[in-house]
Amino acid sequence: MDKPPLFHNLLRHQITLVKFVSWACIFLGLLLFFTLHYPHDSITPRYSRSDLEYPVYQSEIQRSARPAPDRRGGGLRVLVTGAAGFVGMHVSTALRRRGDGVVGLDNFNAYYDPSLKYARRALLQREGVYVVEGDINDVALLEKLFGLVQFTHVMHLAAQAGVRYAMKNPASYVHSNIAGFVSLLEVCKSANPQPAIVWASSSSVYGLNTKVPFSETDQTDQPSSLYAATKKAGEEIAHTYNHIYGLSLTGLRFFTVYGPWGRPDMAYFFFTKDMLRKKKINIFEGPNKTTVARDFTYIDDIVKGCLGALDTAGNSTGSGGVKKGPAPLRVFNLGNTSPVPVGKLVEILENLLNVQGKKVVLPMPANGDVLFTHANISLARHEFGYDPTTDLETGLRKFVKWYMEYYQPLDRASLV
Ligand SMILES: O=C(O)[C@H]1O[C@H](OP(=O)(O)OP(=O)(O)OC[C@H]2O[C@@H](n3ccc(=O)[nH]c3=O)[C@H](O)[C@@H]2O)[C@H](O)[C@@H](O)[C@@H]1O
Repeated sequence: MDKPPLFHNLLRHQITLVKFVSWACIFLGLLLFFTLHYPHDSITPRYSRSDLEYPVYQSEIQRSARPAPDRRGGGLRVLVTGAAGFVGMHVSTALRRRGDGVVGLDNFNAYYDPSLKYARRALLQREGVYVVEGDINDVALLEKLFGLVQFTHVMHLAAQAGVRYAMKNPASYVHSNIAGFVSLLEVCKSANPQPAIVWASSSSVYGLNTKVPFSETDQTDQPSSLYAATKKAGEEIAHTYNHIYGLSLTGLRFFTVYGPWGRPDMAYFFFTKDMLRKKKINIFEGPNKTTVARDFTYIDDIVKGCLGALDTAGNSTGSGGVKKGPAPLRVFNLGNTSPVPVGKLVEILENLLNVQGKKVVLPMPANGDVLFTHANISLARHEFGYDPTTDLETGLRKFVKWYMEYYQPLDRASLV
């Protein structure tokens, strides 16, 4: 007997429903699989703390930390904090290119345009350097990283930089340069084996000193900004961790570092931007119309200094939080040894950019800036052959070339 049409319809609907449910299950299953294994989309990867839970990222981090097999002497395994920063990106690249293992850490904060930091990270990614997105105050994250990799060295460059901004946001300096440094040292001191640490201090610790050139043996007890005070505090904190836990610690006093991929908050950078846009620029002068000068130091010279400091750091002696013997505690100036007045910096930029700056000369406000810096670099030269070779004009030419390529569409348009 023939089945009634109603039965056929019901059967057809049921089959369709079963098919639909099956496909939906397959789709959801695949979605779940890819979400668990590849938590971010592959076009704009963003690595973060939670990524460290996924085996796929753990092995990427471990791969990034592994020195090249043909690296002479075995190579270092370096954690670079602030890797998406100006100095951090250049140092990470240089380490990786000579065959060392490098893992980066950066919080990508918005002190200046984070898109520049993400662009630096994209560049690092092409070099084979993995950068974790996270903060140095996040002790659990640091412990996780040290659990994944036995770092031989930490290049600690994460910091709240900038002298003048300290008046606007003092807490950020305490948070990054003091609390953050202590969290990092706490994790380093408990690591087994302990890494050697090289970190960024600053020429600003010389503060109101008047004896030039500045030498590491000079007293540094008159900081003129909160920024400088936090860097000076860092040097004292380094002393403590060296003394109690046997950590090898090297502080590098950087002198106004500039160059391609630089920091937009620094004068040479925003002078370039403002001059191209025909905006006014303020040039500070000292009392009685004295010139203000800086020992501007080119990034490639600084990178050589950082690598030299890492290579000669010497081992930490403790393990698992217990000191076993004395360890190196060092401080070096990394400057250029030839101060240049800010007016001259502007003149060089005018020539390179082929524009006349709208210069406004003002008495230096009470903003934490010092009148001059000038490094004596004989200690770094003696210890690891530090020998800066780039004069300001050569370095700025390279910066301007990069700037015009990086910001080309915007600035070419504004020049018309
Ligand atoms: O060497 C250092 O330790 C420091 O170098 C720079 O600090 P600074 O030398 O003040 O660099 P800029 O902010 O680029 O200023 C350079 C010069 O331009 C002057 N300036 C700045 C801004 C401005 O509008 N006009 C002006 O004449 C400043 O007074 C200073 O003499 C960095 O910003 C700090 O992070 C770093 O630690």
